[in-house]
Amino acid sequence: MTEDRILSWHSNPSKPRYTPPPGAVDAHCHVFGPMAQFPFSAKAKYLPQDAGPDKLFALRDLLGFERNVIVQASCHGTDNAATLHAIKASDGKARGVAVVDPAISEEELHAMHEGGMRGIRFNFLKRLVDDAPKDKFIEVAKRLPAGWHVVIYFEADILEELRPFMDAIPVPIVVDHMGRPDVRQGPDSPDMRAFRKLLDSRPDIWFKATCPDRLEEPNGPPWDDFARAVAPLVADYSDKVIWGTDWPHPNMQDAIPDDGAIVDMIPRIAPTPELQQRMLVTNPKLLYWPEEI
Ligand SMILES: O=C(O)c1cc(C(=O)O)oc(=O)c1
Repeated sequence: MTEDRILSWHSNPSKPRYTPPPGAVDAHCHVFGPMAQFPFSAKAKYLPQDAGPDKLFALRDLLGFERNVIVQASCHGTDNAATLHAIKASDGKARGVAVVDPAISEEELHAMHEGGMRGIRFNFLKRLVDDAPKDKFIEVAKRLPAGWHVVIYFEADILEELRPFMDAIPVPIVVDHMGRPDVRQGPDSPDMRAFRKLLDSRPDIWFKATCPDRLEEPNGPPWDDFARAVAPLVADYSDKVIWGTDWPHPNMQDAIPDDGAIVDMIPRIAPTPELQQRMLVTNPKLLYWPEEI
């Protein structure tokens, strides 16, 4: 019954004014289902309508991107079949980030590598997952295939508490949505200062300059607070930033963003061609297609 299932994405996104450079990667997006083929987890905190690879790739083309990094969405739990299916359907134009049971075997991890996964995601948002066992996360982070990294999703108020955990992760870390700073407090807020301290603490922490819609919810464009808070971070950490649409915008059903407007944020946070090239091409390649560097 699709009427009970959430619709969180724009049915007719605009074509952006900004044109991404050749090779641009949308490095944070998801797929939902299709449910008939890939049922949602019994523990899912939201039940979305189908947003499969056909829709994702049509959007990629409309927005002017060449590749996707598909991050396993929480509604699919630790069954990565929908994400692997989408990667396979992309013809080499997508790679992914999995969510795994920490007891996963080496063979399963290896099969995921073959299927295009290059990292695993640890989600600390209580509204999305029931538990986040730090000890087990560290244990599996030590057993990842060569070249993999860990993606972490947390909110700014637990950053300090997570610092020892992050210090113990033996592979590169990618932080989803900058750890959700309060962008309304500007570029020099306590949240932003704490996040910069984290980035300064080791040379292998990356971040996604993503989600103006989420971080300013329920505002629509022009998302001026986001642009003002995030542009200095991108400028100062240009070798550590990647970018993505966050399509199909899980849980954004009350403030559905126009993906064209999301792409038009890019030149506001990365105003020069050099910054855009790093954020959209060079940096995501280093993480997801390093063999091409
Ligand atoms: O803030 C969110 O609701 C959210 C959810 C998910 C997910 O359900 O995986 O992923 C995201 O990147 C963001």
